[in-house]
Amino acid sequence: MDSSTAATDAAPLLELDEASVMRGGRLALDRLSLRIAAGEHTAILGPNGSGKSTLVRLLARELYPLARDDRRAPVRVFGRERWHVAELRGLLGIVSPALQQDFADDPALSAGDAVLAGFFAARALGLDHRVTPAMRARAGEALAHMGAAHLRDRPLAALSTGEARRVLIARALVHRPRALLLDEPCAGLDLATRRHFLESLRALARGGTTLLLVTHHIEEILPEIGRVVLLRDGRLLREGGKAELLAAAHLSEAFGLPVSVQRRGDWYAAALD
Ligand SMILES: Nc1ncnc2c1ncn2[C@@H]1O[C@H](COP(=O)(O)OP(=O)(O)OP(=O)(O)O)[C@@H](O)[C@H]1O
Repeated sequence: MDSSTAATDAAPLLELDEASVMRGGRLALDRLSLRIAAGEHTAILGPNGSGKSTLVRLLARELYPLARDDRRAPVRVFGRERWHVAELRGLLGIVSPALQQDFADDPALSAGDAVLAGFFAARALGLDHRVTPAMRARAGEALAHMGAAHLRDRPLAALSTGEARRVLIARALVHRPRALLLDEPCAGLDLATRRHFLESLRALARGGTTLLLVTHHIEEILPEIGRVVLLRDGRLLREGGKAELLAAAHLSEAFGLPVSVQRRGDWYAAALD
């Protein structure tokens, strides 16, 4: 193991130190400080417009933080201030509705090729991409892991929302990332599909992939997730253990309406009072 790998191993998954992001002339993230340890499955929860997608895009390097006066790095992922998008994929896989949208209009791309193209950080396979048998095997494993092996030869653009999301998670998994950041992973899924999908995510969490789940639905917070971060207006409202944070008072404060919370086994549900 070289010294940079050792440093990465010991570092927290994510450190935000007063990170601010401007969008459309206003602060979409406002001096957000947050530290998530490696291995700590976490849900990032907040109402519409609270800055969740901005945070995802900041980590995907699609948006950049404002420079700080003291020049300290506002964002570190596994201890690194700077990273190439290709390097990041081996540390933190990111699957978002924006990514899914990117794949929606290529009718010729099969699900299997979309997963293989992940090795080259490309959207589709090109003539200069040399796909090895090991890559094919790993892509097959990743698809199987997400219950999507049967979709391999289908056009990605013709899959249902839930099917396409499984394929895109498989694409992120070919890099065996240490963590996976999922932005609204259950959006557009019916009840049964959602439950199956959440069970696949639970298997990933139990297999050692740290999950960061961005959502506005507490029903999607997996039993394996122990920590909750509440955002509001681009700021950190609260963070802490799941049982403490998923209380009516905290959720009512986050969503600005009286909310009641029910616990069913290891799952939670919320309703408006
Ligand atoms: N492209 C944009 N241009 C200008 N402002 C934007 C843009 N995208 C988001 N914003 C603003 O940034 C703030 C945070 O938005 P963001 O999309 O990060 O919230 P969110 O928590 O992901 O919301 P949702 O739950 O609705 O997806 C909001 O005030 C929003 O209006």
